[in-house]
Amino acid sequence: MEEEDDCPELVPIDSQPGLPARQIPVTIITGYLGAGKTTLLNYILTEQHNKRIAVILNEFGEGSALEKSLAVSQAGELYEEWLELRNGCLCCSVKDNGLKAIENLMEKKGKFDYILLETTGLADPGAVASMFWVDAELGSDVYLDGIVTVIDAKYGLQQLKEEKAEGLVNEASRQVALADLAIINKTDLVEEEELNQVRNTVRSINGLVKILETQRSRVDLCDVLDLHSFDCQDGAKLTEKLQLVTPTRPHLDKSILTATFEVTGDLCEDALNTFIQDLLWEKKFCNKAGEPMSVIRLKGIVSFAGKVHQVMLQGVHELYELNETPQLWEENPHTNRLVFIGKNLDKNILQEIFISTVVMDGVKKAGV
Ligand SMILES: Nc1nc2c(ncn2[C@@H]2O[C@H](COP(=O)(O)OP(=O)(O)OP(=O)(O)O)[C@@H](O)[C@H]2O)c(=O)[nH]1
Ligand SMILES: [Zn+2]
Repeated sequence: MEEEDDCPELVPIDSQPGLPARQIPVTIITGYLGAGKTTLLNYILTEQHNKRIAVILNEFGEGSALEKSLAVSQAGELYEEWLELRNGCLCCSVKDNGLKAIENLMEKKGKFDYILLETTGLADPGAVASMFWVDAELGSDVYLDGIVTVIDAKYGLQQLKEEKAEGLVNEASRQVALADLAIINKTDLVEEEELNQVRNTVRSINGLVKILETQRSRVDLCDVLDLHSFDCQDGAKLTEKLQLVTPTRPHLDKSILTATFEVTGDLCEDALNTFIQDLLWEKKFCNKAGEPMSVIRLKGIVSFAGKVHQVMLQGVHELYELNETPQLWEENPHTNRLVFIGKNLDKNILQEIFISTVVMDGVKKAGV
């Protein structure tokens, strides 16, 4: 560990010989303009914790300047690292350079225990999330722990219901769709009735998200940090959570909703890959009105023929991953549980295609 004058109480994190260097969790904090993201960051930084937290303020996705800075504050000091954005494709350049910048910083300033990344109000957290998620596999120093969105109790409803041209999803809804935790902040400014409406709307978009209500973004740190929302530790929790999900009804015709289904039987791995790729990449599946289904977030626990462990499915936008978990199948027959959050989703159509193309012959029986 490097010497740092201003951080005397650091917990050494690389000092255990023989153990691989620990990966550093990244929590992405999203939320509409003025919802309380910075208030949340400041609150986390001042709460008691033994972590050395680096805060990154993300300017990605704004304007077309060729260079963007990445501001990192740590122990009260602000560092800046420049990102070079090579061509027009912002998310590709962000993917390469954002991580590189973080790695450079850690080389210069010593390792962090935790990274909080505040995105700007209008940013699509999907691009930022994928940069940490994909690279985690490539032996990166950091991994995506969770996506938190802060919602303004007073203006949130209006922001979630805003209609965009050409049926585009508004930013606030997109942020809720991707979130693992939704913090409805500024509850001091609304009556119970208004708060109910915000809560119900958030729930109608994302049937899985954990919802907290706060003033001044005051949260229990263990509700925000170390969520492990994208790795196998989530697998066991997911099975429980999925059983509690109530299918949601859209608050607007075109809005995002959560569709879930359970199907028993073992799956063919290749067929599942094709199903997911047709859904995420080819946008081959349409609802009854002929509009293509569009998935923003995807999760599931599935059973592959011949595998004794549960396999976890995770997807963000066009990226997805299938990972075998340590969890053995206990129930028999095995129940595959899937959750889709997105637009134009028709649960029945999805389930029918899934059963007819992915479930192995002989056990094609739909569950609940
Ligand atoms: N009444 C009330 N005001 C709050 C609460 N939390 C934060 N605020 C205020 O709301 C304003 C915006 O808070 P920020 O934390 O800066 O919000 P932000 O999401 O970081 O804003 P941007 O970075 O501009 O998108 C500030 O003036 C805060 O003091 C709350 O619970 N109640
Ligand atoms: Zn802010």
